[in-house]
Amino acid sequence: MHTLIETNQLALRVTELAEEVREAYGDEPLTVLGVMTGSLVLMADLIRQLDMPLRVGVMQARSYRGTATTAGDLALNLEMMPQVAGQNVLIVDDIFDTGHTLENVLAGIRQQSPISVRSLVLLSKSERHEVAIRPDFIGFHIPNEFVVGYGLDYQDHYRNLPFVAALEDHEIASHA
Ligand SMILES: O=P(O)(O)OC[C@H]1O[C@H](OP(=O)(O)OP(=O)(O)O)[C@H](O)[C@@H]1O
Ligand code: HPA
Repeated sequence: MHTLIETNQLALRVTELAEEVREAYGDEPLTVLGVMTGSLVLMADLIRQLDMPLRVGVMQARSYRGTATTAGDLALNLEMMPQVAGQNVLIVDDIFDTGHTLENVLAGIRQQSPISVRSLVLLSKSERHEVAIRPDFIGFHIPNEFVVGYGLDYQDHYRNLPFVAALEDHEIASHA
């Protein structure tokens, strides 16, 4: 594995993202919804830097069950989520890769009649996008490598790394 984004770069960029969110919403109340599980670390760092009236919730979206880079069926679970009708909603996820997860999440949230929905991701892999939508806030644009750390996993490992690293091909193959 090789480090792609150091811990201090992550901290600096998350602070900038929080500033961008504050500029977008001002003092308006906001509901931040983290897409579990990958957004866990980003959510913890981001929400502590937001000072508008804030509600925090989570939902689950899972794909990639079989292999590292092939999207499987996407399962959306909105049961843990607070009511978002009449709220400004910010969806937070760790990575926008093909974009199918965020596209599905946005569609699911829009059905709940929020006032507005925006999205924020830490990472975006532009070479892999397969959808027309783009997140409103993006932390880093990264190359087409499989990344782990700061919430991102490979088969549920590595989420605890405090930096973002790319796995080597042989590391992916050895786990498969
Ligand atoms: O843009 P896409 O190609 O759809 O990929 C991005 C999604 O894939 C990962 O979730 P995963 O399904 O691995 O679940 P996890 O958050 O529990 O790791 C990641 O956390 C994003 O939600
Ligand atoms: O590069 C990635 N790493 C971890 N999870 C992911 N889900 C989509 N892309 C990735």
